[in-house]
Amino acid sequence: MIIAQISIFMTHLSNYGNDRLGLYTFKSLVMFLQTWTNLKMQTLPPIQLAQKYFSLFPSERDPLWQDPCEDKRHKDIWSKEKTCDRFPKLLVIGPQKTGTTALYLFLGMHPDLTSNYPSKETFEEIQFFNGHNYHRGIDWYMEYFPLPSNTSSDYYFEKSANYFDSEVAAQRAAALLPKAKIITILINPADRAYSWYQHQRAHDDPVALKYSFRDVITASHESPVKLRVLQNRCLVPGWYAIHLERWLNHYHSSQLLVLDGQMLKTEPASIMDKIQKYLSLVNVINYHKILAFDPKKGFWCQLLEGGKTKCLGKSKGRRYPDMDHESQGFLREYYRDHNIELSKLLYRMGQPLPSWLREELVHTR
Ligand SMILES: Nc1ncnc2c1ncn2[C@@H]1O[C@H](COP(=O)(O)OS(=O)(=O)O)[C@@H](OP(=O)(O)O)[C@H]1O
Repeated sequence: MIIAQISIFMTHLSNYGNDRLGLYTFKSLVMFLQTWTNLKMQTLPPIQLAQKYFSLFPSERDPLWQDPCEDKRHKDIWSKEKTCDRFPKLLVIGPQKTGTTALYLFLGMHPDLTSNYPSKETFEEIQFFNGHNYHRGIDWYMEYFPLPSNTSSDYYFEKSANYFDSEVAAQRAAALLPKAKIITILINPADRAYSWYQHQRAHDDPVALKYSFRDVITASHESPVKLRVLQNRCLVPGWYAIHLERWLNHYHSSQLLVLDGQMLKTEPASIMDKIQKYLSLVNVINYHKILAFDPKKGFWCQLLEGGKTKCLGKSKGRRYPDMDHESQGFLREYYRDHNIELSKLLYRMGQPLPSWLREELVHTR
């Protein structure tokens, strides 16, 4: 009787580097099987073996990087230079267009916090957990953070604005960084969608240039596929409760801080106070003294010596016409249930409702 057609034995040879007993045991096991069973043992060169393996077990193609410091045995076989202190303890997950770059800048001004090095492709964002970079492994990720030293602060953080609505980021982040704190910023999802559409136009997205905002948000099943794809990318990140639930499936609610993006625009210093408290930072910085409102930019900026300000670039805080009334009405209706769900969720989490959400809820009555 054939019980299993194929069994694959794999050894992590590198783990047995100085362990002759490991090799001896494995060799003896093979000899035992060859002598006492009629199993046909075969092998292939590593790449072909991997291809065979993944064709048999396609679900295992995707790795899930675990926290290497969770298990002492893993930690012990890690090289001395590698330490889990080189991973971030704080993730700013987005969503896009909610003020994540401003928050990233403000956090970086704090002496206890250290951001990642910039990426050549994606600038200040590493975008590790959401896409193809994940397959580059944890050493690749770690290289984005300085080697911790006793003199520097070791509270590393990164922000990648599309972690928020990614199907996979929450699970992956929780596997590697189970103790991390997570910050999300929420603005009215209608404004977020409009800002995102303007962002796409500014980046010469041909579909966004071809169709008006109203065309995008009201596209139907009969609309061209590329328009519907753009519509999804524009509207789906605004289903806040659904995305937040995904993060809550992997992190305890005390690990998640939801910030009011409207307040980040108007009173960033009080938002920064809230964050400093939440992270229990040793040094408490008065952001009222290091941020200043720049009337020309229309936003809060970093205050430099001599009273000058350093603001974010042109692509943050763009100027564009207000959203038309029909689109406003359409989106209010579109996001109504999502916003109601969000208010219930925030209540459950014990977090205050952002001002824009309270206003939206008044309209649902
Ligand atoms: N201090 C300050 N300076 C400039 N911009 C600010 C600031 N605070 C919040 N905002 C709002 O941030 C919006 C851009 O959001 P993000 O940085 O998250 O965008 S991105 O996803 O990284 O592209 C950007 O959206 P737009 O106004 O549509 O350009 C701003 O409204």
